[in-house]
Amino acid sequence: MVQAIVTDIEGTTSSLSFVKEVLFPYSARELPGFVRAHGQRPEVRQLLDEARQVAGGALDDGQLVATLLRWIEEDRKLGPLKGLQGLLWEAGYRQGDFQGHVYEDVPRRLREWKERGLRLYVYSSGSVHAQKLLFGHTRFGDLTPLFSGYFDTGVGGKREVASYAAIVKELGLPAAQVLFLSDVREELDAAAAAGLRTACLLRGEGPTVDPGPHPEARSFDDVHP
Ligand SMILES: CSCCC(=O)C(=O)COP(=O)(O)O
Ligand SMILES: [Mg+2]
Repeated sequence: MVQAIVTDIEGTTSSLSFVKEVLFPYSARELPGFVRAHGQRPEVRQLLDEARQVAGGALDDGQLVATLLRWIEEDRKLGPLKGLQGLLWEAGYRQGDFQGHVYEDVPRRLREWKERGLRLYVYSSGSVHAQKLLFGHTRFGDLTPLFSGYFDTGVGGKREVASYAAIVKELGLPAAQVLFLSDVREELDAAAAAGLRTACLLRGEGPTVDPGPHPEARSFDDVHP
């Protein structure tokens, strides 16, 4: 019945602590130097201009960097910030400063599901570039060949019903044939409201989540598509 699985990253395939204690601090540390060194590159300039617009003012680069650092601290899921973080993390992955964390059940089950003919997708607030970097640099090797596609906030926010409707439209499948995996109740509620099947990952890290009506899974081993 399920033809495709769409998975969240942080708290679902990967630990909260990897994102909050490795990726976010790395991006905060590297951002000022990166803007000084690469701020004139067209794709960087464009993201900085978009961030300036979101900030709503004519900020100079120093003020803008301070705003971006505050957004990182506040874990704001803003497109231009996520785009810049993807570019910052690229150097970290390539230099081997860190690897993308995935729980051990993740590659095992993703491979099994793909072999069974299921199509696999990612939907994260992190940019598509950042998603590919994370799955491309894990201790289990490059997992990107397992995925048929990636979605970020370009399709809409993860707590908005319309985002899941847009994803299933893009997949060309009835919503009821798509399973969404996440650790965040509001994301699962939005996906269910759009007609997707859901499962709530309870990895035992971070605050306790009330899964509400969504089937619970302690790992991908508990997910039975
Ligand atoms: C793509 S890895 C970095 C994840 C990230 O930046 C983030 O904000 C986590 O968002 P998610 O939607 O995966 O919870
Ligand atoms: Mg999550």
